[in-house]
Amino acid sequence: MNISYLSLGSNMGDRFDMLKQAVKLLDQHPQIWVKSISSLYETDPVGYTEQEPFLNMVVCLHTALTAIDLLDVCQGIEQKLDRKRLIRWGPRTIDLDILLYNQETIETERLVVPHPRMYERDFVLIPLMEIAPSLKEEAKPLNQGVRLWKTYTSVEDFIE
Ligand SMILES: Nc1ncnc2c1ncn2[C@@H]1O[C@H](COP(=O)(O)OP(=O)(O)OP(=O)(O)O)[C@@H](O)[C@H]1O
Ligand SMILES: Nc1nc2c(c(=O)[nH]1)N=C(CO)CN2
Repeated sequence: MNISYLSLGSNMGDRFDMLKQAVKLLDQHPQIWVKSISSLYETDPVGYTEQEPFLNMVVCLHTALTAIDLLDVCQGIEQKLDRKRLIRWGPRTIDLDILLYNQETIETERLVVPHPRMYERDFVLIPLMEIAPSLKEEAKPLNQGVRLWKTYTSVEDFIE
């Protein structure tokens, strides 16, 4: 089985519901099992700063899918939840990024793993360290404004 970590973020519409729907859709996929979720964090926008704060989280999943097939599933969920690409790094109902896929390095036109900007983003590193403590050595948080928003005891508790 393959192990992957995804970053999820939302700053448009009902942010909480967007994250919940996205995790539900992942878990309902016949070849994806969401194993653990981080807390939810409210985070200051990084990159393009003239926008509302995000809610961010990280999930760990097991999957029988290849990394590129997992990307297709993530992009399908973005479409289903009405994601529009208007401004680079701009507001979005939902964003799903593949951070890690096993310990593989992938560099194709459509997919780069580990995610090339993950180590520059506290909205990724802080939730990731919560559920993958072994990555602590590599992660150096940068004080970008990440506030704990809500913690769940289990995946089921979150998506009920
Ligand atoms: N690890 C990855 N996870 C998700 N998308 C990726 C990854 N590597 C490359 N991509 C490609 O990046 C493209 C743009 O993705 P997206 O619009 O979500 O970027 P973004 O979230 O605005 O910015 P960033 O890539 O900095 O997070 C996608 O079409 C996808 O093919
Ligand atoms: N706080 C925060 N800032 C961002 C985010 C995000 O999810 N959270 N996503 C971006 C593009 O992936 C750009 N900037």
